[in-house]
Amino acid sequence: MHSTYSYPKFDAPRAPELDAAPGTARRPVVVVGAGPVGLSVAIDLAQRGQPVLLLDDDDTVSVGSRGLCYAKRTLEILDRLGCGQPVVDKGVTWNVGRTFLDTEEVFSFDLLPEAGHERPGMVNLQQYYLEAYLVARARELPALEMRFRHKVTQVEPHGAGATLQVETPHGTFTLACDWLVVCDGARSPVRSMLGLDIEGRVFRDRFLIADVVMKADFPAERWFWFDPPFHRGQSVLLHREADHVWRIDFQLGWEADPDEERKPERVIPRIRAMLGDERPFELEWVSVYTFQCRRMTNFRHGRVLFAGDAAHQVSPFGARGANSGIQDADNLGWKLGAVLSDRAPETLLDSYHAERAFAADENLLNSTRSTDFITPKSAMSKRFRNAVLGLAREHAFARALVNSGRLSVPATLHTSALVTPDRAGESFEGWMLPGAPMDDAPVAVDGQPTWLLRQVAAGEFTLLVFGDTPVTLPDDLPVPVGLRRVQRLGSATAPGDLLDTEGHLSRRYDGRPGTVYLLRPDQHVAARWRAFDADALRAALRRSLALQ
Ligand SMILES: O=C(O)CCc1cccc(O)c1
Repeated sequence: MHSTYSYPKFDAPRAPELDAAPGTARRPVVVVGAGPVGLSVAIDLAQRGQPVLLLDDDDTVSVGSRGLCYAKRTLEILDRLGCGQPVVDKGVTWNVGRTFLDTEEVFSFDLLPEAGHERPGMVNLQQYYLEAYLVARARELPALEMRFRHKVTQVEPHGAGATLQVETPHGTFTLACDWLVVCDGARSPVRSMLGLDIEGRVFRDRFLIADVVMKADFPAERWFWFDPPFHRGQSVLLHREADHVWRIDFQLGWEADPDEERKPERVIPRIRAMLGDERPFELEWVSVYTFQCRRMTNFRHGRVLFAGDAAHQVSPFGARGANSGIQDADNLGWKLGAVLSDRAPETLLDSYHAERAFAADENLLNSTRSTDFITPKSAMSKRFRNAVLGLAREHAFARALVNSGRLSVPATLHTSALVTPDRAGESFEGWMLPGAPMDDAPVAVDGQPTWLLRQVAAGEFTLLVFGDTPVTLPDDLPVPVGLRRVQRLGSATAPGDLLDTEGHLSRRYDGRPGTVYLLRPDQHVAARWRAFDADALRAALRRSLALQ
């Protein structure tokens, strides 16, 4: 098969633990799995100065393009981790999706219908590129040590962490750690070693992924067909990737034979039927998959924490897998960092499970709904689905029911125990309620145009103050808090103030003069008030850190 990508080969030199006295090798944090999620957690912790050891059993990046669509929020997290820009530069930016029934468009959406955001609704990029950019970033961080061809073969958890057996090309060693973060994918060998369950539904359908290389002038949009003439009775999804690679997902049905369907002599005619005989293409990667929608009962088991596909899995439709995994990393990084630096109790990590299981349930619900629409489970569901598709040609109400996958959006953590509800009598317009992931907005700082999220990316709590209202941060806060002031266009600014050049920031946050937002290190709103109150700030911070 043709390949547009040269896979790097990472070195696996002899591990120093092989020559250490038995029982002496110990690390504060070990992360297992150098996929996008493991790399993100490790980078986040290392950016906080926390020493991390990242282990992976392979010596290259993801083989085959696999994960594909990176949502706006994920790009913003990658910005904070220092590698959003190469992803956007190399990837294919898109916002619009179209759904067709047969040959007719029945539904379309725009992921980002408003201006004033740095990042687009979505960027498509082969997973190997994302991993390579994350590895390059990881190498810049002195606190992060990566080890390839290091396979964890045994795990023994205990109150003070876990003890691992690690197999390498040069021998096997024992390693203790205070905290173990498990990001070893959907089949999670570590989860199996610990005998932990993951529960949910297996979907009885099969899909063929064909990544093809071709010169095509289709727009950078998501196109989804129900019952197209070139693949009758099934669905097809088309996405553009980098390097003139196109991802085509063909629904095959449960009866399809995966070994047969993978063969080029089966795949090529399907693609020809879709693209026509005149368009030359080459196959880059072919795979047949089934999927499950399921999650672990608890993402925290003492000092062992699960993230990404190891903890929860959804169907590819909606692109909620990799995105939610990177959002897990975003949630876990600052919390584990706070515990490791003795600024928060270990119980803060219970909120990692609570918040990310809440997000996983939202993803599971959306994923299950779209999967049920794409692959109806009963004659009745199929009749409903076909009726909706039929009505969608003519009626707007039915178009809204067409579900080929609702694309990934981050969860608003409004039920979280860490979040301080609005005060009675204080009302706000808009979506920036406590628990919400922050909306971006253009600003200028010291005369330079920049973005709000870039200004609150230092990995600490920030107090955003609108207008000139005087604020003095108390000396006895439990963690450092950055103070940033927002000024409207035409107001005087001091060095470092955020000038709201287009009014988006004040509007999106309903930032009337005197309004104050407490923002978490993962850029979620922790609390907000119409006027600064030092006691309220202290209490909200303590709540965000599980100190009360
Ligand atoms: O557009 C979608 O709903 C998801 C596209 C996607 C994501 C990951 C794998 C894959 O084959 C398709």
